[in-house]
Amino acid sequence: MESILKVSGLTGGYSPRRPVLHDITFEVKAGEMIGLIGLNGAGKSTTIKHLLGLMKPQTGEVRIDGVTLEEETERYRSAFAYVPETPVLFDELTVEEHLRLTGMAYSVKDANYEERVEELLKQFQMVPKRKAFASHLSKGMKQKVMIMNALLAEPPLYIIDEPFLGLDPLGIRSLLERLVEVKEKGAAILMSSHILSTVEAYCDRFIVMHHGRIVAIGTLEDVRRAAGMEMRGGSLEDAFYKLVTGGNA
Ligand SMILES: Nc1ncnc2c1ncn2[C@@H]1O[C@H](COP(=O)(O)OP(=O)(O)OP(=O)(O)O)[C@@H](O)[C@H]1O
Repeated sequence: MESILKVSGLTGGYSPRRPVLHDITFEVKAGEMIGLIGLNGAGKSTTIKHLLGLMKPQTGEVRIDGVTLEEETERYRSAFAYVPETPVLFDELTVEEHLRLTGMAYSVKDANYEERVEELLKQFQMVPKRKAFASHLSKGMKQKVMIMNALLAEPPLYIIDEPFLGLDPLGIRSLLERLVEVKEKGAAILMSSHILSTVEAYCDRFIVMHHGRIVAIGTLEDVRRAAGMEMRGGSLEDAFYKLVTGGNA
């Protein structure tokens, strides 16, 4: 499968003298959902900021759709949609207007635009709120607008940061169902979350970060092996716990 996101030897951080990320290397292929997990401060958001182009690598590089941000800015940016942990919306625009804006930004074809908007509004229980201003939405509803925007764009890569916090159980289920759908159609998904049972159930592979380094990467079996527990089975959470505490916390 084709690699949509490729991070190679990425070292970076907020000050040149004290990098937060150390030699991060991983890829996300088309049709693959990868879970990015780690304790508070492990470096997940800093990694994501590098992917978004908000931070520049000190060494190493990030390629999306085969190009770096410097090589082809437009292509790089339009190849992904980002769903942040905290929704960022325009207070004075309605739900529908946000979707229309995304439709224009990502050149969603007019013929299927209306149909897809209707479907998304239904899937995320937002039909009654279609004309509501963003400032009048609940936190979870704002999160749903961000998610609908990303899904409407249908990019090759989804970068999703801790999406479950504000969502109700129906919203979580709708999101996971849609992610499985887009993945099956060939999208690549990188999702950071602390909800390890959901990450385990839905992701194909996992990246475990600790103190700015990748300490395990691969399937559940690979992560278990890295934690030294391959013979005994165990959940992602068991392996994670061993990896980040040595089993001693
Ligand atoms: N704006 C900043 N300036 C300086 N240091 C920062 C900044 N943001 C984060 N850091 C530091 O970078 C390290 C990694 O933080 P990061 O936000 O990437 O962690 P995280 O894995 O996303 O954690 P969480 O699960 O809490 O969101 C931490 O040591 C943190 O203190």
